[in-house]
Amino acid sequence: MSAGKSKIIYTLTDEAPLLATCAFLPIIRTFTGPAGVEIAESDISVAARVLAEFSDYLRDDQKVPDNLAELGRLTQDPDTNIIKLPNISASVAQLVACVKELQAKGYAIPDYPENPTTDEEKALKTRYGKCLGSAVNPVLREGNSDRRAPAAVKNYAKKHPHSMGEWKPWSQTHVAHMDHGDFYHGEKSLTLDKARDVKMELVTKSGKTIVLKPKVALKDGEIIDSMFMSKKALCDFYEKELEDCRQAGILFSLHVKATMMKVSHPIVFGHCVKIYYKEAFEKHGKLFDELGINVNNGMATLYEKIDTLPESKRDEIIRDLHACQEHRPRLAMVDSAKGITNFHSPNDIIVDASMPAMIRGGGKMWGADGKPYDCKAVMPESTFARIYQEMINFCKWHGNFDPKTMGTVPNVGLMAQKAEEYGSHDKTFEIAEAGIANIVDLATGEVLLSQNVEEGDIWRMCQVKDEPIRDWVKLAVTRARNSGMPAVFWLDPYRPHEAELIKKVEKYLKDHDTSGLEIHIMSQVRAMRFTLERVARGLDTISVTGNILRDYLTDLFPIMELGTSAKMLSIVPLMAGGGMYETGAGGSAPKHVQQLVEENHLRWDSLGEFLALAVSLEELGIKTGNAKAKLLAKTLDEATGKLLDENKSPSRRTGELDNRGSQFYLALYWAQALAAQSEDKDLATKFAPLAKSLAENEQKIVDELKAVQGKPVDIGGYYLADQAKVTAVMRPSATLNSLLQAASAA
Ligand SMILES: NC(=O)C1=CN([C@@H]2O[C@H](COP(=O)(O)OP(=O)(O)OC[C@H]3O[C@@H](n4cnc5c(N)ncnc54)[C@H](OP(=O)(O)O)[C@@H]3O)[C@@H](O)[C@H]2O)C=CC1
Ligand SMILES: O=C(O)CCC(=O)C(=O)O
Ligand SMILES: [Mg+2]
Repeated sequence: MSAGKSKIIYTLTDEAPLLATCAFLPIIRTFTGPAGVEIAESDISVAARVLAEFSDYLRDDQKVPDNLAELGRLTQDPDTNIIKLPNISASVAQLVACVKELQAKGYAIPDYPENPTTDEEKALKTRYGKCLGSAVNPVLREGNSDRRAPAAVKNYAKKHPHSMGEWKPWSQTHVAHMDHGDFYHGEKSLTLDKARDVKMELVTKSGKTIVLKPKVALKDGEIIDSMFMSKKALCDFYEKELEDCRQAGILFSLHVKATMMKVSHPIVFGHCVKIYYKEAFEKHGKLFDELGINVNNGMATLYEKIDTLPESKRDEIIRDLHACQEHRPRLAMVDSAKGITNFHSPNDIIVDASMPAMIRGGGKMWGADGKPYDCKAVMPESTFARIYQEMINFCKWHGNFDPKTMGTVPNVGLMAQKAEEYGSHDKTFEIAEAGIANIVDLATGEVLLSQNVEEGDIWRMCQVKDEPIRDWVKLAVTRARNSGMPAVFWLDPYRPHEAELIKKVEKYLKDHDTSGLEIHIMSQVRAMRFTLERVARGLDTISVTGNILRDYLTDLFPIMELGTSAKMLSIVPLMAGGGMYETGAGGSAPKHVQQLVEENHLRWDSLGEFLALAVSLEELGIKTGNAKAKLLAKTLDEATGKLLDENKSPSRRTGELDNRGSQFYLALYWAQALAAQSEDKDLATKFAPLAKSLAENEQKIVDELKAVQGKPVDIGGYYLADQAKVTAVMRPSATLNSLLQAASAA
């Protein structure tokens, strides 16, 4: 594939967004065709990525191109225009399930070797590792992030406020984080004085030198950090918090981001599970090892593997696990009906979405009895956990936020070129033996940063390049100027990494005209309080943050303001000049697929996709001088505004308008907006018949879309669904299909 001036590359991903896209693409093409805009599909689903990685195992007719690598290259082309939908960042369990499904479909790919022993198995595991966790976004995000709620969306939320749980001052809900021994406390950071190649090595107490990462090429001006989490401090922390939680009688919940932090957070998660079930792990630890159980992947794997044991042994283990629960706090549930706890899988509770959902619900999570309870939300790393406690403090004092009146908090996030922690997984290590962990200049042998580490500690190096920082500061100033809002850099001078960033921010701000702008630099907790004081007064404030807070805040504020982050406009101006338009700020909503398969109702909201498509078309129109594309963008925005006004978003309830119905209304309003405009007679004439026929058949189409609901459907797979079956399910209205086809053919 190549970038083309009049081409939009549309990603095909997984789960709910993929289903929605199957219905939406024929609509898009009906509209973009007459403007000469090509829509090219690029499949970057987990299944496609696995097949591309294991091409050498496949028959020629089964081989697929490595689309992700290709898109990665295209991010460097100024003509590139990509619409990127949310995709699965796979856990080990998801990857294994995907491999099994592909094998069952006749793809002779190898098994995922969970516990590799031979060199061959180790090599396979490394290859599969490329498809694990957040493997897509860091490749495509070659620009910084601009996420905001467009005015129409914000106004809709004010007019139609979603429900909010009530916060009481006496709520026991709180955040627990470490106060020593975590990544924050021992961090060291420096700005490179020149380009250098470095290695990461461990000099053990027994005198061995183990090279963990042979070479990292660093650029001049780059900021690097060395930080570690002490296993001992982490385990002591869990013991203390578990006991505190038991005494308080509230639910225990653990919130990690095992997708993005795919090396460190599964380990952090695993320690918690092992401490909760300490006695059982002490008693059966050897057997668990023999069975290849790794609870870093969740208790689900343990239950699966002990199933192979004789019944008496299995029952003994289960009894011992239950005995541990007797003197531990109750766990927050992911699905109380199915008995799935917070420890089932590290990816079931993903902090960016899970903490806002809890705060929006008045500080409650679900207990095993299906009732809501106060909870202790455990996020071991104190660096960012503190923002949530600050918001909770505010809610306890102020009461819950009011979506009718609250201000908005857009975000400008430092993200480009794998910035900060989110780019560190290839430089993150679990320490095998106590010693000194050094970052060493390869040419001179000079030790740039060093840390004393113990066995089991997690040590990592993070990087952020200078050019992305300059671009981020520029984007922040531009957004502040265009919006008239104050902009706050959430930077903590007590944290070495952020102290280095502050120096650069202060310097690069001078490159811009900031007269009349209100720009602050505040530590996270102060920035949160400052922002919330304004939010409560209906005032808007841009948060300008690093990569992790970009992720956290772009779910947190939208979920309070709009009820979901799916309605966010999410733009990534690529540094090479192209554009990537993400659809919403949330994920791929696995629960929505479950509802579709069981009841043929898809509650997924494609609003983020409508917003992204409009900016993508607008940008293409500006760059290529294509007035028709610009008009498509303008009329699409009008249609989206009308969709909100007319309340035609998908409902959660089966039998009511769902994603497919909402897309129909978008097509109707878009055709009407094009027919009504007078800027381009050609397009008006072209779309008038469609506007008329869709309007005339509105009831018939809505009835056809409703009639199919309420019964299970078969989409022929999960990771690699059957295209024909998905199309049949997602396009069930013969009337709508034929009208779109007639319009495309005209
Ligand atoms: N940009 C990306 O590629 C991202 C990918 N992910 C991946 O997505 C998967 C799921 O992650 P998870 O943490 O559960 O977060 P999700 O954002 O997928 O889901 C959380 C909840 O948010 C609501 N939601 C999100 N998007 C929509 C939408 N468009 N329409 C309606 N409701 C929506 C749903 O609520 P309800 O169930 O109440 O309807 C959903 O269950 C993981 O594999 C994760 O790695 C996560 C974040 C970003
Ligand atoms: O890539 C991922 O796994 C998640 C991305 C994400 O949550 C975000 O960017 O908001
Ligand atoms: Mg996120």
